[in-house]
Amino acid sequence: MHAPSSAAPLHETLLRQLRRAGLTTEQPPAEPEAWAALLHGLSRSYCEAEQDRRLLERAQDIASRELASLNHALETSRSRLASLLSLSSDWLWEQDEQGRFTHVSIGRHAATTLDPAHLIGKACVGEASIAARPEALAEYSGRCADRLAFRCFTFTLAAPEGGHHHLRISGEPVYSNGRFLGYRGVGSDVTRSVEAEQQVEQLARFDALTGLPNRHLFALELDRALVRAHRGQGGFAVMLLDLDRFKNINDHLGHAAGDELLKHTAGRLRALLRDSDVLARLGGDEFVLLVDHCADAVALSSVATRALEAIAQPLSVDGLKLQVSCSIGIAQYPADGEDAAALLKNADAAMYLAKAQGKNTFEYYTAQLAQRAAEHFSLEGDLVRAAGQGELRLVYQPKFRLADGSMSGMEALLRWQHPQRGLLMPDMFIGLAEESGQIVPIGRWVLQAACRQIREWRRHGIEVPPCAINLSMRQFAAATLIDDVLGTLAEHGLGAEALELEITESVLMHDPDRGGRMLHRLREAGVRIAIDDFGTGYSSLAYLKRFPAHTLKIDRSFIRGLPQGREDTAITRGVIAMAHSLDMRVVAEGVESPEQLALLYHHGCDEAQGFLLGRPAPPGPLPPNVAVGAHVAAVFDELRREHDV
Ligand SMILES: Nc1nc2c(ncn2[C@@H]2O[C@H](COP(=O)(O)O[C@H]3[C@@H](O)[C@H](n4cnc5c(=O)[nH]c(N)nc54)O[C@@H]3COP(=O)(O)O)[C@@H](O)[C@H]2O)c(=O)[nH]1
Repeated sequence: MHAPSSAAPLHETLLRQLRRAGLTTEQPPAEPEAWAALLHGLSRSYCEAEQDRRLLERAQDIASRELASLNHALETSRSRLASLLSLSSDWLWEQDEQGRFTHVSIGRHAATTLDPAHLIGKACVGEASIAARPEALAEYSGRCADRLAFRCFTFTLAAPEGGHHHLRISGEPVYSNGRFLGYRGVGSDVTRSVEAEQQVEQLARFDALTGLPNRHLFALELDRALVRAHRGQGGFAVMLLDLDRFKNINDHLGHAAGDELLKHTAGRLRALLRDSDVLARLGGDEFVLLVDHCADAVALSSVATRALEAIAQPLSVDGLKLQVSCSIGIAQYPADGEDAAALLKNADAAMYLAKAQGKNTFEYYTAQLAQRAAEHFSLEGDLVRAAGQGELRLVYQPKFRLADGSMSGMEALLRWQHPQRGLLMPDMFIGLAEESGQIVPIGRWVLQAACRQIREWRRHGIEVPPCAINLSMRQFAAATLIDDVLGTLAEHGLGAEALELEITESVLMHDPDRGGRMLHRLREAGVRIAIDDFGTGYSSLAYLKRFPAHTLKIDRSFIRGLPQGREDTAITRGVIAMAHSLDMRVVAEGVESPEQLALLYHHGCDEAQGFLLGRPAPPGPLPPNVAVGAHVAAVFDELRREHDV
């Protein structure tokens, strides 16, 4: 009997039963009992096989149901993950055992423009396009080396298209069968919040307008310099710089122009610095410079001089040419203060004195200077009461026609008879009055006093020529100027021709459009106008055409150089020719010598004013020309003799 190959298991079962019964396939059982035993054995085997099969089927059934449930759970979890990721603003990532990103999937709602491909293959350490703060990088590297989880590691990825992404990741190590495979975790693009943080930090430490360190950061730098100096690593100095008359520029040209000027100033000062110096803006128009490793006054003076020169360079703001200056106060460590507060206070005192010295200069702090600074403050306080206490006076200086030596006009000049300090000249207090705003009531007092005096002379039957008064920047800017002038003239029964207003070229040039408009209105009202200190304010013929003045006064700094100074002579001649071409009369200020007068006469100057012809004097019962008559007549006689007039 041969069993078919497909029935091999059955055959095995049959063979096993035959063997148990002591039979073979060649020798089947002869007796019916043997057959019955064989069949019984076979049946039992089949039953057992059937049981096994059923057990197996059940096991398979259970296994496949478990598998299906596991599959279902896996699918649910996978789709939950996918849906969470798609809703998420974060991303998932994986790194290999070298720390290189192998997988980055970004949530649909992640606020990023990051292309995940830019990260793939890159490790956070040792990659040129990835940077992080050294402490953060050290901590991340340390935890990765120890196979520890890490949280919120922030790094910056340079994007190939330019710009940066600030990325923050948290991760934990992944193992399989005890083998380290790398890291896996979540991440997010924190560019916006990092940039906002940086901006806040920038604003907290730097001045938004100029980009310079602010007061807070400067204080930290000053503390560091003090620590270094305490350790014996060299002295340093603090220089406080304040722009002169910045308020006027702001008031008259507007804040945008003021801001522009501050930016220029910052740029110019920055260009002077060494790496070890610190320049900061303390606020307004106040800058401070920490000059490190510099105990030498010669070197400090050179820095201060260069700063003055840099600031004094003309600049163009809004199409206007401006020239500004600054005043500088210097305090040195440790001589002038051993802590930050003392150094800043003393530099401030020195700066205040530089202003009082006429501005555009620098001063070192000394104990005497501190005393003078205090005096300056008290002077400012006294000035408020000066007009009310009857301490102000006017003196009058005559002007003469060169053609015939007759008096053409006079100028009222202010003096302050201070109860303790004696007679003070305008240079001592006009700047203060301008800065504090006191110049407006003081200017009204001058107008009243001059008109009262002209009326007084006229009451005595003396016909006086026009009397000039000086207008400062704030007075010229006052909306009430024309009403004030015309009202005061009317109050004293005077016509507009009785007065002349002297307005400096630089006041007009601060806002040439407004300057031109105001001069037109004043001229229409019949008031005479002189442009004072001409030549110092950078105006050109083009500007001059817009200023309809009657008279141009050549600044005395040019007259001082006559007759030897070739440049001053050329400028004086040019100004005379230019003014005449515009039908203006020319007055030379500050004429002190017959030689100057002769040269002016020779070049066709119309009038002269100066100590040679008459000093400013208090008003007497007679006007100034009568008082100085004999002396002036002699000067002009001499002039005529020399020039065969
Ligand atoms: N806003 C106002 N400003 C005023 C007023 N009064 C004066 N001032 C301004 O002060 C400046 C200085 O005035 P002062 O010290 O009086 O000097 C005047 C003359 O004394 C001086 N001068 C005249 N001749 C000579 C001279 O031959 N040599 C010489 N060294 N100085 C001389 O010049 C000043 C007059 O100049 P100016 O006004 O430019 O004609 C003065 O410049 C005014 O700006 C006031 O009331 N309000």
